[in-house]
Amino acid sequence: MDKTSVERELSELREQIRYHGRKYYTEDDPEISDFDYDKLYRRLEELEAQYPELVTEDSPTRQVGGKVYNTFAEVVHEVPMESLHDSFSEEELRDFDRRVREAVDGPEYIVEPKFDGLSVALEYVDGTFTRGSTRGDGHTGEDVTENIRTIKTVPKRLESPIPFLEVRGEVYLSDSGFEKLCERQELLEEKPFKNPRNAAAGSLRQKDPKITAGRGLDIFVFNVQQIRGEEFTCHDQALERLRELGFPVPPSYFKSGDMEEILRFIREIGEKRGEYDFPIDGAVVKVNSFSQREELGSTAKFPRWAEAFKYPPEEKETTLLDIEINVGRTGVLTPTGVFEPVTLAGTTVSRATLHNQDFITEKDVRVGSRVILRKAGEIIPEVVSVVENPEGTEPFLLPEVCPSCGEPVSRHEGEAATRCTNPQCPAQLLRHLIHFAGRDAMDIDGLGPAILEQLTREGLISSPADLYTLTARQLAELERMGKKSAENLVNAIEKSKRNDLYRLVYALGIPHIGAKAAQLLCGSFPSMERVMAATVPELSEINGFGGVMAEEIVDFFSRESARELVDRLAALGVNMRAEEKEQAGSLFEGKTFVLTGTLPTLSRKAASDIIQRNGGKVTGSVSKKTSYVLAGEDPGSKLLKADSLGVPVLSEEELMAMLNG
Ligand SMILES: NC(=O)c1ccc[n+]([C@@H]2O[C@H](COP(=O)([O-])OP(=O)(O)OC[C@H]3O[C@@H](n4cnc5c(N)ncnc54)[C@H](O)[C@@H]3O)[C@@H](O)[C@H]2O)c1
Ligand SMILES: [Zn+2]
Repeated sequence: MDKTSVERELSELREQIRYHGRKYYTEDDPEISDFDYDKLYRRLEELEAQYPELVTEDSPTRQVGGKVYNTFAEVVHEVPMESLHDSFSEEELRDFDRRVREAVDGPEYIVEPKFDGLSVALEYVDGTFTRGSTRGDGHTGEDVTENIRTIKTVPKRLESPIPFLEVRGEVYLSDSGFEKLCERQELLEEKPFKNPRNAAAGSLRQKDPKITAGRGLDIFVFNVQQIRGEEFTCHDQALERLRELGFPVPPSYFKSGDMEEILRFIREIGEKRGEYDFPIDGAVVKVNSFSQREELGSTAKFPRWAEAFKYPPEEKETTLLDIEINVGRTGVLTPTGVFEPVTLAGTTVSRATLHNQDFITEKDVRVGSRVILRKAGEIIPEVVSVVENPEGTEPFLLPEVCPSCGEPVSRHEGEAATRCTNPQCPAQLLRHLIHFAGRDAMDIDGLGPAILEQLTREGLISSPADLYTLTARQLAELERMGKKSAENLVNAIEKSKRNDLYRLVYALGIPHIGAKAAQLLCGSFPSMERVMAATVPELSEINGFGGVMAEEIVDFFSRESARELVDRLAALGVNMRAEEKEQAGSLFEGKTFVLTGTLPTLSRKAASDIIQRNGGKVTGSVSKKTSYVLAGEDPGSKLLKADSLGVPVLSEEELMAMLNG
């Protein structure tokens, strides 16, 4: 390679790595897997080793982590929070051992699991927790004291009032905690975290510690950064003291002076990692003796006395036995492959998502396919490729009806997902209910996810309409619900019947129709009847409406189930009209009216208001530009003028007929 192409590759690599680093460290929202990130990083390291003269000070290989947000106060780390150098093979660990042996005599190592979470420092003064911070760029982190305080396993007072102690640890979310969080995020239609690490980092770095408190975070503490009043000579001694003081230390670690034995421990941790309830992305080998650590020192980014080992992703061939279709709470049909079980990255794998029809078609996944499955540490198992499609297998297509409710499913252009949009689909009931009762929708005070979950579990409701049949006595029987709050809830439900129409339209959960769109819709079509009767061309005329939105509305109301739901809601007394003041529409947009005479029921003011609310203008004199003359009894000369100019004349009745379509 010539020098300029090396320089080009270097700068491209650095840019890519910086971009993904920002997504990962600062935004907690990575786009690529750690495995792919590590490949880029490795390539950069290799090139820089080959061309040391091209290494720049700001290269990602010389910097730790990411920049900190200014959401939190800054904490300057007195002892830098370094990163770890990664090894990807046993050979590299043997190299590490050789380097260590060149510098110190007879090193002893400790090996621990490498927890996959967010690195933090905790400070204690006289045995009391005073401050917690993130790693940030290693020198400056974020002050997350209050958030860390919410983690139950972080000791707030130590067993002994040590004058000063700073420890380092990893805040993580257990696999089971991660699953719970994912479920809740799906229900609340929040953007889901991609893996437990990002979930832990995103949860810890919340502005509001109350949110952090609800996420079930946990911690492992694995290092003493600074201590005054006590002294240790080696790492395992420090770990044991930390345990005595009340810190959760790594549940298992091994000690040996023999790298081959250390490698055996690492393999063992790798084989067992599927059994742990905490996420790990490798193992860490550390020199035990603190004086030897000091002799070895650090590079710009890593200590020379420690090395991380990353388990490689594992791949195996297996057979796809079946494809199951699940309807998620958002109505999306997800195909899941069921495989002949194989052991991958320490866990038995028998299922993996097949994502959507495009994925299946592109790879030509069929029931009976021989496929390659892969699993890396933080990655959920995935189908890498199809090796062979034996004779007799057939291309797979997602069903045309929803497996939960039997209604036809739909798929929109440009969208990967196939969905069921039936508002009464049982699979989606809970999510529909949460959406229906939500603040921007029917805004039913006190009817949150927890109560709705109980109501569906007890079988008390099977449709949003059933909410309006609930009695205070039924509600009072729910867990944690007193008589008084049951009454309040019934009143809140009752009150929601009088909501403006747009709330109900939004509450129905029509795809692509948010609260704002529902408002626009009901401004132009101020009754449920008119909304339901509107055609695609009519709907497309609404300002701010795209063709997709118009189609979704027509598609939605063409369903028997949707019409039935609306009928039931109407029969139960739920308001089906837009409030007068909200009626502002576009029916008379660009039209000019002139009023004359006395109208049978409306005052002139009321008639002008109606015209204006529907986008029309009212002027005083008739001209060629006048669109209509609205005439009552005893009209004046304006009527004659209208006649002579050929301007159409309307009665109040005709005007109202126009308004009501
Ligand atoms: N997917 C992406 O886009 C993306 C982007 C950037 C980084 N990453 C991933 O982040 C990692 C690199 O990040 P890094 O430089 O922050 O280092 P790192 O996270 O790999 O290693 C250092 C960290 O390990 C933690 N750790 C866990 N258990 C430990 C133990 N027992 N002893 C000591 N330390 C322990 C420490 O807190 C320390 O901060 C790589 O795994 C990389 O794949 C991924
Ligand atoms: Zn369905």
